[in-house]
Amino acid sequence: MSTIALEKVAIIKTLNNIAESGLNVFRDDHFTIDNDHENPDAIVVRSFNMHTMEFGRHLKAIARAGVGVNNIPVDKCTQEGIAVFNTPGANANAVKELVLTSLIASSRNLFAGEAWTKTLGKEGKQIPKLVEAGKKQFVGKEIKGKTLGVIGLGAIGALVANDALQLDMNVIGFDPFISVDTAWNLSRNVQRALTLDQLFAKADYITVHVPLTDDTRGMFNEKAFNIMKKDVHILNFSRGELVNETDMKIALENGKVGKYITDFPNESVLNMKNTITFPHLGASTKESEENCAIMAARQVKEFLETGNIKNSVNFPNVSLPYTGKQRIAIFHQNVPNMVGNITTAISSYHLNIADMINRSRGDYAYTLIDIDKKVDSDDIPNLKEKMNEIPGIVTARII
Ligand SMILES: NC(=O)c1ccc[n+]([C@@H]2O[C@H](COP(=O)([O-])OP(=O)(O)OC[C@H]3O[C@@H](n4cnc5c(N)ncnc54)[C@H](O)[C@@H]3O)[C@@H](O)[C@H]2O)c1
Ligand SMILES: O=C(O)CC[C@@H](O)C(=O)O
Repeated sequence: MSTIALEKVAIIKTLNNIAESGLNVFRDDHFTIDNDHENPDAIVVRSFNMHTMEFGRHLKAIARAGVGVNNIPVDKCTQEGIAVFNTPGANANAVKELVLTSLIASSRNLFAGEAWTKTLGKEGKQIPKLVEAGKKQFVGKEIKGKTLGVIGLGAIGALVANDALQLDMNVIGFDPFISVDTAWNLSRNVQRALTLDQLFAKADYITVHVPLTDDTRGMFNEKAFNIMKKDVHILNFSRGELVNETDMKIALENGKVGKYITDFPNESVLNMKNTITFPHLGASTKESEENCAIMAARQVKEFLETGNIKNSVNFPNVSLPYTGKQRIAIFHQNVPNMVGNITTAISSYHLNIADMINRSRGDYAYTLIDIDKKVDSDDIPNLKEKMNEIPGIVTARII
């Protein structure tokens, strides 16, 4: 069981470069940023791989300043009662702009053309003549009238789909789990693919915007390439592991895939023909880094100070106005009679419950209980112990 009282200073550790405006959220008397601390209360991270990390016993929250949480062992965090947050939509515009830029630039062979012109530097007065003679190598294709397949119509995919329509493309989208909010924001001119294969069969360009999960890993594979049109361009600004690299190499060699544009280069990808690679730049704008850092920091701050939860990927969203008296925040298994056992423990200290909320998410649930007065400080350790004895409680904090 871990506990933080508001009067204690909470330690925040960062594992990547987090925008200063986000760190400023923690610059008050309740928080200290200490990146060397071994036992922080919360960690703010971007892409750092946390899978082999040992977590300190005070760790209560991890906030991903970004969207993909595949660098965080989410299941382990849940079992240990650590809330994991991300920042949905905060970097979507940055990624959308890079996707559309890359879509046009690759279709017009801009990257290859630019690299080639740079090789002419020593040709002196011949350069204009060489340019005119050489440009035929870089004749491209216009995207107008072509079909863009968008896999995953979440924050990024929906923006890309809507804007591609404005560029006079036909757009076909596939997302069996589309959220109601996104569906409202999506243009009705985006055609709906009922299966991934339908999208693969129709698209001249494919862009993928899904999380990396066991279901999506390797979704671009030999079977998928066999269905696609010849010379299709594939844009992957989501995660490298969505692509089976052995199959992609063959598809690029035989021209089935005309170009593979990705934000996730590695040794294998860099040695394939017709790839265009970027150093994971999708979210690398000042605006996006600030949006993500501020959102992540605010969510962690709110959670540590009040127990309220917004945008967690493993805890349920919960919000109860904080009165500042005494609050008990309990993360527990989602089994019968938990709330009864918790309230019995509380009433054995003659404490009166002023308000409470309980929300579940899968096998776990989260309960916030407000007491109508400050708990006597002598009673707090005993109350904590009593909570600890209740089977099924993972963590309880008295705030
Ligand atoms: N290159 C970068 O810097 C960068 C930046 C942000 C996000 N990303 C990556 O992009 C991904 C998408 O980001 P987002 O903000 O749009 O996330 P999001 O959660 O808003 O959208 C993801 C969408 O994928 C859909 N989806 C899930 N599984 C699917 C499947 N099997 N088939 C089709 N659709 C499926 C979901 O229903 C959801 O609508 C992230 O998970 C992350 O990996 C990369
Ligand atoms: O932090 C970054 O630069 C990348 C973030 C991105 O991959 C994400 O999933 O949000």
